[in-house]
Amino acid sequence: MRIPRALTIAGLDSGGGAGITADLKTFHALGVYGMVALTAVTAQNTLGVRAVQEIDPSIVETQINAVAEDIGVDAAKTGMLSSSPIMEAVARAVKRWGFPLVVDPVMYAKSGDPLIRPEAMETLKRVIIPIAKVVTPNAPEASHLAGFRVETLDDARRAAKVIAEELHPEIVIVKGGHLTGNESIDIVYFRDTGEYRELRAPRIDTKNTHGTGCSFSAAIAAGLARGLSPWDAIKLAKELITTAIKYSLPLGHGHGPVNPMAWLELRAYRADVIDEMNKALSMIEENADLIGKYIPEVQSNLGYALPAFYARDLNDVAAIPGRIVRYMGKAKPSGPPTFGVSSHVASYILTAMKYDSEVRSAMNIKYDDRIIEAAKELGYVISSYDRRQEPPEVKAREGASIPWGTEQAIKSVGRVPDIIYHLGDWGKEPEIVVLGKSPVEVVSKLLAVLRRIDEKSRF
Ligand SMILES: Cc1ncc(COP(=O)(O)OP(=O)(O)O)c(N)n1
Ligand SMILES: Cc1nc(C(=O)O)sc1CCOP(=O)(O)O
Repeated sequence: MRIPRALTIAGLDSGGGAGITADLKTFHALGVYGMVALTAVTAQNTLGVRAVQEIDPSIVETQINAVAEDIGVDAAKTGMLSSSPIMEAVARAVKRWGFPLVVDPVMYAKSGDPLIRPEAMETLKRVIIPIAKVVTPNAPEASHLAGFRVETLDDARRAAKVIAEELHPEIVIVKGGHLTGNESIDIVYFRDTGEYRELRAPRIDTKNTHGTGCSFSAAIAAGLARGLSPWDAIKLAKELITTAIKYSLPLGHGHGPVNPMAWLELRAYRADVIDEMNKALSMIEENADLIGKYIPEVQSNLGYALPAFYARDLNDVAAIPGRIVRYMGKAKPSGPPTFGVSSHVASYILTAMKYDSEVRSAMNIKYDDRIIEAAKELGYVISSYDRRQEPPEVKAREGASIPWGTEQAIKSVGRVPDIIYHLGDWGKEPEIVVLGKSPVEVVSKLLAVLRRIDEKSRF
């Protein structure tokens, strides 16, 4: 088995959002073993850079040689290279080992503080960019490298070609993050063929973009280390960075960090949610006769949301496609748990999570007075709302009824209850919704109530 290995040759951001920490998170999120040649220590946070201590160029070079000689480097990236001697040391080591290099031509931190000495600008152009397989300037960096202001997509196209032809990297990506428009469009230019390609993603409205350039270039290096073609590595990096920005972290008082670990965490949490749903479905199947009696006309669903930070909309709630139906008197899930297939139950969950982020699961069942009575006897917190009281403006808004009703029920008991019910309205069947922290907890609560009803009916 080959373990892909990538090296970041970059600075430390004490705030953890950019530099080597962003790079290592990105490498590991993409399944690549990460190594470091540190070029500078910055005393930095989300507001700015307070101090910089450069690392001795010979130590930078020795770090690269040490890891390349022993562990091996499949691809590398550079970030903050602040002086000409550091750049020359890096170029010597890169040429010695011959691994593919992604260059993020870091010039300023997001805060506007400079991260490169003015005298080193020329060395960046003359010594570092020519040995790059891929160079990833943002619009201000592209302006410096191309020698004219980059403000539009047309400017970005022209700049990419000029940088490729004059400074000789194989591929130039002029990133669209600093441009305007409701899409973030990156221009990719291939020097050998003269071909242009574009990468598009919806622009995400957030100020928490510290470390974007670092994570993007690290992701390209990780893709190359994994053996992807440059174009596939670039596409992967665009997907990763879009996710990292979407789930960026509101930390500090300035530009909070992007979140490359979201790439990994989302996958892990999705798998956890499906596992927990399957455990609860087994409980339903083991008690299919009992639960079957309480499946309503509209049928039931059981939902479970991702943890609160990741639960943004209905697509972040897993439920049963085709619902849990009554078949020959028994409760039967129609399919495997899947994200984005519930609107009704998922809407209860997402609303409840606004009040208590731990309550991530719910199941709807048929209304029955005996359920409410047994739940009271078991000490459950029960609340209700009256669908007939729903304001016309709420009724008129698609998808607003359940959030409205759930909020009414929560507010009337001052917390998210175990059970919410309503007695119906014109064309709306009465229903009971059981809520809990996990689907196993929800089904356990439901079974406790149904067993109590059963016991009582025998005496
Ligand atoms: C140590 C260090 N390296 C690089 C940067 C640049 O990161 P950032 O400010 O997020 O800018 P973008 O590269 O994302 O445009 C830094 N601040 N610190
Ligand atoms: C109880 C209930 N009411 C519905 C309505 O449309 O009013 S659908 C429904 C069953 C569950 O739906 P889902 O699969 O969207 O969670």
